Amino acid sequence: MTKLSVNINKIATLRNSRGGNVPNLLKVAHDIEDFGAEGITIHPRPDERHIKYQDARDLKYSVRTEFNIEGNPIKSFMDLVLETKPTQVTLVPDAVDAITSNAGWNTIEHQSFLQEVIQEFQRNNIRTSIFIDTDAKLIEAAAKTGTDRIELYTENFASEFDKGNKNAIKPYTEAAILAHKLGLGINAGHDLSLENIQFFKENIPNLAEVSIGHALIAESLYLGLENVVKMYLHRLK
Ligand SMILES: CC(=O)[C@@H](O)[C@H](O)COP(=O)(O)O
Ligand SMILES: NCC(=O)COP(=O)(O)O
Repeated sequence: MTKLSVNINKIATLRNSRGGNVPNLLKVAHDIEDFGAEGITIHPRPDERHIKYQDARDLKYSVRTEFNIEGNPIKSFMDLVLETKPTQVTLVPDAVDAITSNAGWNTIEHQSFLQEVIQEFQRNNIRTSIFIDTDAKLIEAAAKTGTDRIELYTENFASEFDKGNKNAIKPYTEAAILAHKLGLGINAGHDLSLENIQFFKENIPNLAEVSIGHALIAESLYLGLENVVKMYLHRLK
């Protein structure tokens, strides 16, 4: 079974645009869980342009499913995660000024750094995941860091699928097979949508979790949040 973790960054973007508390992030997260999602994901960025560090502290007490916090393990992020103790931390090597996450880890170059931070999180009973591309050597190096899981960075798959290139799934299938052999759990995310999720799920063995935000919130403008969450759950069965 593949769990759906809904990324609520865009709800915070909308809220922040007026400076008040509409929409209420905690209520939306609560409702998303009631609609059947098995997790809530946030990606607090250092400039707090959407999720604020305080949101992570507040959500810690209200999320009833799996709580996943994503980000680059700079000191302030590490402190926040160690304070809030989510179910999972997903490490993403994003630059401060990146519009969105745009690359996976070079797990060869950063192996000992990743090993250190992963140990720190695991000592605190926080499951770890590393955002990564499909290259076999990077996945082998990820296994050496001791991480529990990897998150396959699916932007390339999504954009190729959109152009009709279904072969773009191949490196992801191979990466998932290798990761499973190496004992790694497999997550995936970035630009997954109602259009591509079923094909992705059908071709990725042992897919534990997908985190989806941008498309899911955009689709909800037309179809409604409850419907959309249920449509994803149906496609992930
Ligand atoms: C880690 C990842 O894949 C991202 O998709 C991210 O969580 C989205 O962040 P933004 O909402 O800031 O684009
Ligand atoms: N880890 C990926 C994520 O949380 C959501 O990415 P996106 O659906 O907003 O591209």
